[in-house]
Amino acid sequence: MSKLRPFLTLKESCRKHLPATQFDRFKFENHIEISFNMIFIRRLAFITQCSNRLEEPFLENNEQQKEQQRVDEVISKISTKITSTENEYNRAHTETKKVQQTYSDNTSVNYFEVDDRIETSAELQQQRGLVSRLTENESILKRQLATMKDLKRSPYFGRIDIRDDDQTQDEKLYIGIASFENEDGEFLVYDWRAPISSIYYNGTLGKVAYETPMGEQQTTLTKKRQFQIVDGRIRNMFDTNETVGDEMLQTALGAQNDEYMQNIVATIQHEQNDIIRDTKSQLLVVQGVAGSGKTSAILQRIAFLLYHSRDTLEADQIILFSPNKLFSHYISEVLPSLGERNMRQVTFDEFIDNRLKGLNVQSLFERYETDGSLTSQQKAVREFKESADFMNKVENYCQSLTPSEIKFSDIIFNETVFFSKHEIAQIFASFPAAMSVPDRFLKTKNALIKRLKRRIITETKADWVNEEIDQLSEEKYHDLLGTKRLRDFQNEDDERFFIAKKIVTARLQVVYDAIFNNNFLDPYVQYAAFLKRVPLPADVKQSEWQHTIADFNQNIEFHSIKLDDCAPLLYLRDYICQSGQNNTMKYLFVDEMQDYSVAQLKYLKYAFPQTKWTLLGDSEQALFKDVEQPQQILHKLNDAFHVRHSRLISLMRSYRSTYPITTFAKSILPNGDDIEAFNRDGDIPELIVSPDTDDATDQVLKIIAEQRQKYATVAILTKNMAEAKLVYRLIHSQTGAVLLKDADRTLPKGILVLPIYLAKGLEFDSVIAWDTSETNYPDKGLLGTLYTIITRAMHHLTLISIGDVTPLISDESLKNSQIKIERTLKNKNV
Ligand SMILES: Nc1ncnc2c1ncn2[C@@H]1O[C@H](COP(=O)(O)OP(=O)(O)OP(=O)(O)O)[C@@H](O)[C@H]1O
Repeated sequence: MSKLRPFLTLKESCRKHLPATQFDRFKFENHIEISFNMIFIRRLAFITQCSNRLEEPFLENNEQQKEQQRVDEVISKISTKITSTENEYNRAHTETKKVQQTYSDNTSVNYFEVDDRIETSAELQQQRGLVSRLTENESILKRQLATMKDLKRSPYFGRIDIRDDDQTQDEKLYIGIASFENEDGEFLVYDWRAPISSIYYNGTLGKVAYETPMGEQQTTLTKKRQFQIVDGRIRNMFDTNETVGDEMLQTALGAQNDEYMQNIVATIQHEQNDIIRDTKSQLLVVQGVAGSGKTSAILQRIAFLLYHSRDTLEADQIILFSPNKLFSHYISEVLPSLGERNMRQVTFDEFIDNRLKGLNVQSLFERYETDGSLTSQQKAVREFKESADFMNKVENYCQSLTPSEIKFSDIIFNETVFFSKHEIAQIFASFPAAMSVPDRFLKTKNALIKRLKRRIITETKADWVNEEIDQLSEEKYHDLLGTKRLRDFQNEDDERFFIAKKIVTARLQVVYDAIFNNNFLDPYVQYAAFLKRVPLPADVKQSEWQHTIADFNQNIEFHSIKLDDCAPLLYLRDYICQSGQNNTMKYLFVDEMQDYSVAQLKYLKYAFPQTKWTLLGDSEQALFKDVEQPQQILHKLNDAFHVRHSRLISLMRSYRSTYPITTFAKSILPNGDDIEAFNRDGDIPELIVSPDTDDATDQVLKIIAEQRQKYATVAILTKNMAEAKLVYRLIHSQTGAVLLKDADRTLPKGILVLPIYLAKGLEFDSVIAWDTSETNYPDKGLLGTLYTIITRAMHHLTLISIGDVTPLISDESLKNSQIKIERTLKNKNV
């Protein structure tokens, strides 16, 4: 029996809190009447009668039948809604096409008369607006249709029965990837992000609390049931007291690797839920072991934030720094599968390239390729340049600059000096010394623009301008008049002056751009001057530092720059010029934070001053550097960022790999015991020790042949690109393997060869780690690299060692049968 209440009480409404959808807002803002009855609009409650706990098996079957009946009913309602939405979509599509057609007919007309043109352009603008509104309408409908179709296949994955203190009966709520109401406004499915749904992820049976916009609410959780519904049929269902039972996880994790990452809303774990629903922290640091669901958690977090702040947050106000382009592709389907648009995504390299146009910026990957051969002095220099202290020194330097120390550049026009650096320095010096350097710089910029405007006025009288006006075609003349009408001018001189100003302004646009873009400061010379002056830490020798400066100058001459100079140089430039800040971004996410220096993060903090931060990473997966403890990282970041609310969440349970693979991966880490392996069965990893490359190649070919019988993807992971190229050459003709490179954006299935830095954040059914020998992995500087390779494997792992195996794999793990040794030729460790 179910009872329908016409309106939600205040308490219920805040518990269910379903904010207006984009579509509701869209309709409201655009006053468009759309006939069909959208889901999510009304605020009606769905109350069903209590359910009993079932203990007898036959009753369970009976219960499953009842649940299946409900699933059938819900699906039938979803089908009806899909049909009406499809009709609506088709109507919207036809209308958009009609308006687009009229729009393009209009734009093809060529008007010469000024008045006609003005009207046409106003009309066109109106039509353009209409087209964009209709297109938006259409795309929202399309997204909703896609979500409804997903719901039709699997309408929900959870059910909670709750009873508030003032109630005598339980209320059953079903939870799915999106809300769904019937035509009477009953909620048949609750969105997994609704406040009440948090109970499903967090609560154990009994008294539970949940956050709502009106503060914490309490209720009693009397039942938690999980469903696996595939194509409308309940495949599995069971009651549980856990967060989400292991059986569901087993099924989810046992599946084969897909080209795209999947959403995990049906099986989110308690600690992942904390990350997803945190709305208070200014700085949220997630330190999670490999495969613990960091990336998954942040993608669901983004979906949650978009829902939670639907009225104030758009997907393009969220930016995610991702480790490589393949990763961007890999995660690109998660948000759309939850009915949300993707956030902006960028790799750090792309971000820097964009800000240092014209320079060839060393990529992180190029740096990995040379990292193996750094001397201890070079490492000390790098550490210094990448520290928060170095960035603070940049700031202090900028603040202390006197007019004569600022490296101004001439502004050149037509190969002659338009504003000399001497003139610019004089302007700068004319402002009071008590002002900050950035303020004086800004004033200088404004003064230059004023001078330019004066020069434009003077130049209007020049002969070349008069000649140009005389030669103007009628059409060009009208173009220059723009929206002005002839009657707007008092006389002919007035009109001529207007046109002349337009001509001169266009000619001198390059000068304006140079001023606007702060090109009258030479940031490279300024940075080199800073390098000369900066006090050095004790472990950096003067001689090495001089060498670094010379190296920087020489690189600049060849239009290139090393990665560790980018953040401080950009900071110096942008700090002096008060530029480079994006105030529209509200959330910033950094995946694989261990690959970023504090200096780089500090620059990002400067570049996105209004954002809340979520940083996630695994200090154990640091490539080519020593591991740092999570607390150490948080401490460093807190010092560098000065934020009020910071939080560290550690994820210690690893989900990606089978139990034997995670157990082996743990064994190579000093603190590996802290990692908890998810209990999923699988093969013991294999170690094959080969005497030489030929034999290793044969072994790889053999494993590929075996593994391809079972899995769609086998990845051979190497330490660097040189090795990847070698392996590719060795096996390509027999296997058709694909070599992946920096620029690749899609991840094919089949046999893949790639260096580990391109595989960051990714996972593969079966992994072959190439040459894990003592020669190739001699010491702990490469521990993170090896660990990252091993933990990319979901179901099967093979290590090939050419000669003695690396000391990073301890004798103990070899003896404890955590790894199966195939051949032991020449291996003294075994
Ligand atoms: N709660 C969950 N339910 C189902 N699958 C999960 C869950 N958490 C993680 N996974 C799965 O575990 C695998 C690893 O997750 P993810 O890539 O998010 O981990 P990560 O911590 O970012 O890994 P890494 O740092 O090693 O790249 C993925 O296949 C993901 O779908």
